[in-house]
Amino acid sequence: MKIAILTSGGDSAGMNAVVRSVVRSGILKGCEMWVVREGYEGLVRGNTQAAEEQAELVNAAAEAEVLNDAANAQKESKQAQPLLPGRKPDENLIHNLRFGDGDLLKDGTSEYVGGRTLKGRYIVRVGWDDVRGWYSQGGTLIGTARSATFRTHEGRLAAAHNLIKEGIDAIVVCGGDGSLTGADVFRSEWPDLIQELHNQGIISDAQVQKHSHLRICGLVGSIDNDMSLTDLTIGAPTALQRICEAIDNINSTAYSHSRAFVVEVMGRDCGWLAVLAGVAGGADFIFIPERPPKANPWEDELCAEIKKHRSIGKRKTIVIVAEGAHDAELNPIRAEYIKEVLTDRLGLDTRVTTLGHTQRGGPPCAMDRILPTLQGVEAVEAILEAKPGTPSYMIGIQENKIIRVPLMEAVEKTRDVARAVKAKDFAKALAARGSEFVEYFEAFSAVASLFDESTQIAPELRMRIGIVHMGAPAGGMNAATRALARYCIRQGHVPIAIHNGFRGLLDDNVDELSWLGVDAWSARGGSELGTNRSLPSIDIGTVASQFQKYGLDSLVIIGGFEGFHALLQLEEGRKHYPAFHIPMVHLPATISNNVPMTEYSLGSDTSLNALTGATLVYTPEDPITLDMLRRDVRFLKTRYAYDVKGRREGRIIIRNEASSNVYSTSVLTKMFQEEGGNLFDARSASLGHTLQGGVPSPLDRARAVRLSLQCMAFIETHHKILLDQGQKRSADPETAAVITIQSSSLEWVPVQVMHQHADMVNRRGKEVWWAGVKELTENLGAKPQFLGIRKEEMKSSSLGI
Ligand SMILES: Nc1ncnc2c1ncn2[C@@H]1O[C@H](COP(=O)(O)OP(=O)(O)OP(=O)(O)O)[C@@H](O)[C@H]1O
Ligand SMILES: O=P(O)(O)OC[C@H]1O[C@](O)(CO)[C@@H](O)[C@@H]1O
Ligand SMILES: [Mg+2]
Repeated sequence: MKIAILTSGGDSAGMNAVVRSVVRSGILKGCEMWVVREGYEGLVRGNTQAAEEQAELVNAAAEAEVLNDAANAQKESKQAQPLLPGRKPDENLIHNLRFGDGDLLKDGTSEYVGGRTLKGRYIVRVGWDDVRGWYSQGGTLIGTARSATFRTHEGRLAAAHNLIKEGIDAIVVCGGDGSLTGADVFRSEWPDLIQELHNQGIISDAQVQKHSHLRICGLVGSIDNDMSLTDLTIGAPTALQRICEAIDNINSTAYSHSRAFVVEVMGRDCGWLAVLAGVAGGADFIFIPERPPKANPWEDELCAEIKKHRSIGKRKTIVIVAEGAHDAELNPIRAEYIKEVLTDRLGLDTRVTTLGHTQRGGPPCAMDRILPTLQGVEAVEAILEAKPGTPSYMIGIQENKIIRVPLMEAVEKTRDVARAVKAKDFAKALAARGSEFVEYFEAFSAVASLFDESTQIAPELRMRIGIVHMGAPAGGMNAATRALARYCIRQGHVPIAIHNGFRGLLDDNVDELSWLGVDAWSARGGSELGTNRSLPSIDIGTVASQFQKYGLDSLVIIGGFEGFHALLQLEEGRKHYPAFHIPMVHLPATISNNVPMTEYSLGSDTSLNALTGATLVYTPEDPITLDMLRRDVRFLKTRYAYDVKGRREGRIIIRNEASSNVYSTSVLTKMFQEEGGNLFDARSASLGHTLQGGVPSPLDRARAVRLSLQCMAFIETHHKILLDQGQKRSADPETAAVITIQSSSLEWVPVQVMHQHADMVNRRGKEVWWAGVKELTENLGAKPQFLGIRKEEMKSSSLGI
């Protein structure tokens, strides 16, 4: 099958990772892969020369060159042994290794007039190495456009003709809501388009027959995160990262001068970036298109909130406005006007910062490399499985699960938002964005707006809530604590900080958190409360009496495996100590992401930003063996031998610190140096504790807030149930639980249940959910294919892959 991929609409970080993943997984499935330059515009323009013939010629030359280079490299290698003992690399892969145009796209020389060029060719065949290293590049190397012509019937007719001319059977479209709407229109019109081309005598009977059904799949690439039925669009996390970096910077200058800043962020019709930036960056007020302020005039609501913040001593004010924000009458709300309001009515020294296109450019963050990689694989599978009767799919993500949803349904649901906004039905518009969006929007209010009598719950329901950090620091711990403290104060609870873990509790290192005191915590790395690995078992009796002394009605533990272990000990301690008969929760936070049963812990996103993209990965779950190393050396030699002669290619090998006691990083480095001979050299770098510190990523900060509020809801519910039991209360095991993300949902797991799934010796879960991701990484690095390992052998444990 011939599959083409295009990127369309505004560019977004991660689009190149999509192209790489789709191209490579297509090749692995035996497909011929093509890219369309300049989005739909390229489809409309097509090729002015017979690309198929040209591609075949180029391919034959490239293949000969590849084999020649490999043979030369083998000769030059100081190793006497043959490069490919026993097995040969996959023939399909060698055939599809490179067509040479990848460099033109990567170097920006596609339209070069003095040499090899892609001028006049918009639909281009590509191979494995043509997309090498693309996942870390910003923007889209194959180009994108907003094509007015494709909106016309004539444009789409030309696009259909060009696809048929090149013999393309399927297209993958990566773009935003507009692009996928276009894809849906194209899909629905396809039978009429080919009929029309046939009636005009432009295509033959055979072509009508062969192309009667267009296979199409959508991937959502847009910084706006405005597509329904997916939690995230590719590029939105990176844009959020840019915004939060800017807000973190603005915060310090605003604080210094006691100023107000109005920050305008992108989002033509969608407030996701503004909401998440508000949650993760710690803003005071936000304006979004889906839900304008309720007050009329809205200026009163803004001023009342900011005035409250200033009245308790807040020195800085951050207001975030989405570019598409408007009031309840749909009149635009502009940053400059907000500045005037803050200046004139509150006397604040106010500045405006418009972030503009800095939000859209630059290299993708870890999530925008991982998500497109996984989704690209899924898109190719969806294309290969498509039948005339099945719907065209859009690939999305729900929590941690890559999902397929009917493209038509996603487009329709997205239109619902626009329709609801137009009808000024803002409750409906907000709801139509999906439950996660609503949750974040509500989380913003819960954490940003200052308490007053009206927000507080009945006195008898109010609690003293202990918050403790456990284990190593992880990004998001402080953001979680800030959210917990602020929510508590808003409800009338008292947030009690336990400093330096359970040891600190024994030492009376305990105090109350204040609303303003935690203001700057979101962006701080490490642990503001202080943390260590001491478990309650150091002195469980005294821990219980300290619970009583400080009148704790509930406890939130934020930490990694130790956090879970501590909660387990406290739950077991309930047999002896009434003080532990309170709701107790664990919010996983660890860069190792080793808490059983959850696919996500706070901090893992932050640390992945320091660490993505590898050719080989060694983990403790699949410990290093000599056979494994022999195979990997063979793979690297073969892979380097097939590189373009004289070109330098770096490859990254990641080794987990616990993947072997014997084959250390230094042993591995020396071994690769020795074995690399003339083909490659090796060096090592140990990231160590840099992964634990640093500024927490916006996704970790935002999730910290969301999960903290879920913890509070859990605690409030169970506290009420326990209160109703009166004096002789006895907490069920379910009231000591861990909040987890499992596939597509948030799940509370009682700590005793989690214990059954835990490997207490190796400090991890018995099952690892990401085993498939490791295999996929190695596949997209072509390890098995270069080793000549067949698909059915890959699962075999004897091969250890
Ligand atoms: N209704 C439609 N019919 C045909 N083509 C469309 C339609 N809507 C959009 N397109 C095509 O998709 C292109 C991109 O759409 P748009 O400019 O809305 O960006 P987008 O895909 O939503 O991305 P982003 O909003 O992230 O920039 C348009 O220029 C047009 O070529
Ligand atoms: O770069 P352009 O074409 O001016 O488009 C800007 C628009 O694109 C987006 O970045 C993505 O849709 C919007 O947020 C913004 O309104
Ligand atoms: Mg859009």
